[in-house]
Amino acid sequence: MPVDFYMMPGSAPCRGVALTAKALGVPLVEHQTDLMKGEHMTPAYLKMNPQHTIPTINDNGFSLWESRAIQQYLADKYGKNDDLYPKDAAKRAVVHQRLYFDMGTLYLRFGEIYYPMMFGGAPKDAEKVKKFDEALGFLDGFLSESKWAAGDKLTIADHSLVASISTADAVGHDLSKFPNIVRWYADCKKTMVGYEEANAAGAKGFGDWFNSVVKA
Ligand SMILES: N[C@@H](CCC(=O)N[C@@H](CS)C(=O)NCC(=O)O)C(=O)O
Repeated sequence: MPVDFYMMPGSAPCRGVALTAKALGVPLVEHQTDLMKGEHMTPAYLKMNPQHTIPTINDNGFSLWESRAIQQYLADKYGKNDDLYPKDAAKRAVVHQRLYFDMGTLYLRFGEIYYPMMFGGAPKDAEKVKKFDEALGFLDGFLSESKWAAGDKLTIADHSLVASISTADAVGHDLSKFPNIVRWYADCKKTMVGYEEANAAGAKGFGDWFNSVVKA
């Protein structure tokens, strides 16, 4: 059942998928896809994913992209129980809320500060920092209510969110004002299966690259 996985280790959405796969024990066959070299724009890649994003998986001929959709698919298909992705409608809805929050608010606002700095040499925009800190405050509030992002069990929402938070950490964003995030982030590092290989190493690579580009 190995699943083909088109990825780059520094990419936060790829790391969310890698953490879910580790937790499920699903072996991924990694195909490093270098965006700088245009490896995501080849006819073969576009046939698999016309939107040309990483991560993309190919599971025995079935192609899928959008990291959180991939996480949901892997958990539904390969989960031995529903701990990581609960079947109960209300619990599942909270997992979805956190995943959409991560994609549409938290990581979006992170990108609005740091991507123009990396790719366009822009200065750090204080207004955008405020908006990202507001989103971090929302997450801190969620985590003041429960041990994990979507309740008392670790779920795929934690995998997605910790990929974002560790990326913010890697570029030196100050997380110390958010005590519940700090507590949860430490729990993620301690608890998540394969945290170092699936997430920490790639986040560090991203941070090193960010610092080399921004300080150059
Ligand atoms: N929301 C998407 C974002 C995917 C995404 O934008 N990935 C970036 C790399 S981190 C990418 O593939 N960029 C190349 C492109 O869009 O052509 C997900 O979570 O999978």
